[in-house]
Amino acid sequence: MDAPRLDRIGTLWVVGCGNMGSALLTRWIACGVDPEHVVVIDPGAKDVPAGIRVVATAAEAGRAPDIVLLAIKPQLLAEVAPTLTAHFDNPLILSILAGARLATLGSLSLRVIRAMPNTPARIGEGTTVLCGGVPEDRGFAEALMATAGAVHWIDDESLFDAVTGVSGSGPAYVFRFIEALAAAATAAGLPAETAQALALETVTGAAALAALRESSPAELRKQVTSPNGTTAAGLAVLDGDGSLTALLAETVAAAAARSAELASAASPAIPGSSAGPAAG
Ligand SMILES: NC(=O)C1=CN([C@@H]2O[C@H](COP(=O)(O)OP(=O)(O)OC[C@H]3O[C@@H](n4cnc5c(N)ncnc54)[C@H](O)[C@@H]3O)[C@@H](O)[C@H]2O)C=CC1
Ligand SMILES: O=C(O)[C@@H]1CCC=N1
Repeated sequence: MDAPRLDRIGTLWVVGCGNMGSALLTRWIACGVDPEHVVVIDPGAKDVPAGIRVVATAAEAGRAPDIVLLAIKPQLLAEVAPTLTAHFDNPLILSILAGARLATLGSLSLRVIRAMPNTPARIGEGTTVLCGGVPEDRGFAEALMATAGAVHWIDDESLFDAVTGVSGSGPAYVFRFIEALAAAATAAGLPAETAQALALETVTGAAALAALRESSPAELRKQVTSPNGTTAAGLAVLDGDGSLTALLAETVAAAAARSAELASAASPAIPGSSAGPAAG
């Protein structure tokens, strides 16, 4: 089967064009989606690619959408959903809302795919997990998200909270690590500019090396770590009492728990939604 063509997307509504919505839209335009086929619905849109019509409400959008990217905050879903459905004729909904479940989103359309992307999508270096949808829609959703980087499907939606805590939120953990490494470098006496450059270049260089997948991260770590050398001394602190592993496990668990809470907050409010409160 031929790969779905993004220039044949039909009418695309982007509902919420903030950090993540605009990252995806920027990528889609760069990869062949015609700006004339897109309407952004966002009363506060700031970062919209050139040539795209922006309106504040669905009532002003015109032609019914074939595809809808849902990229508002999950807490707004109950308020915004009824303003959208009045104009829908069973479009494909691609929802990136943390927590909002397929059962909840099913009241918007019979065709819903849940996605969890991350912000490196803007440069095509993201990773997205997809779930749900009917077979006829999956190829197109995958083609769209593949413009933003790697794509993975999961069958078990209950894993979405964990996915959100790992790859959805994950870029922030890495940025925080860069900040903390730069602060440590400054504390060790380096000028601020040098500290920031070394921290950033160390993370990007190490990630690029790992991304080649020629050696495992563990093997690459061993290649840096001379017996009884400097790295071993540093790692003994990071790994003392399993502290890094425990810290990250706690970090991901907290983010996943918040995703489950957001599911509970979003689910009862859409008329017709059958989703119950989040488990766990
Ligand atoms: N930021 C991230 O890294 C990721 C975010 N997400 C999800 O993406 C969604 C959006 O997150 P962000 O882009 O970070 O938030 P954001 O706050 O940057 O963007 C939300 C946008 O919604 C707009 N908006 C507010 N009221 C609206 C309305 N009534 N109708 C239409 N648009 C309205 C705002 O003006 C804003 O531009 C959330 O559901 C989040 O869970 C998912 C993966 C990663
Ligand atoms: O912080 C959040 O809730 C969103 C979901 C994943 C990344 N950002």
